[in-house]
Amino acid sequence: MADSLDRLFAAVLEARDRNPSVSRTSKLFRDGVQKMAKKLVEEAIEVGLDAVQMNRESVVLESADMLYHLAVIWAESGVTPGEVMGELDRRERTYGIAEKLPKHAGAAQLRRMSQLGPRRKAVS
Ligand SMILES: N=c1c2ncn([C@@H]3O[C@H](COP(=O)(O)OP(=O)(O)OP(=O)(O)O)[C@@H](O)[C@H]3O)c2ncn1[C@@H]1O[C@H](COP(=O)(O)O)[C@@H](O)[C@H]1O
Repeated sequence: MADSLDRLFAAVLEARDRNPSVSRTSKLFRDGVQKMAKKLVEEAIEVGLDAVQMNRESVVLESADMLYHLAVIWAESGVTPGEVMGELDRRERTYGIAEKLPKHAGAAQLRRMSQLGPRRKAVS
């Protein structure tokens, strides 16, 4: 998945400066972050609705659209897929530690063990 996202992100960056009349990606960059955010939210809603309707095939298609629009938002925000993957890795390590703690462990102990910042939730 990380490789696919990296390639998608690179394609988005490459399309950014194309002619907006031939590239919808370029047009999205021209339209700005509010339009990008609107598209991302629309796709997320579509994924959720398709899941509720148990339309498995549409969940796949709309998820791919959502990831594309997420890649656009990352590019606009100066965020790289590597940073997001790094955060996923960090959480994997953190929650791996949290899972090994006794259930009655307090929040302070969880924070110490997981090295999370004070405003981060260690477990939900
Ligand atoms: N991966 C994608 C990709 N995924 C989804 N989409 C577009 O996002 C749309 C989904 O959003 P919507 O459902 O809102 O689209 P819509 O119904 O046409 O709505 P409007 O945007 O017209 O309002 C799809 O119809 C696709 O056109 C993508 N458009 C481009 N890419 C990749 O982005 C790169 C640059 O492509 P260009 O934008 O063509 O330069 C290429 O590598 C492409 O493969």
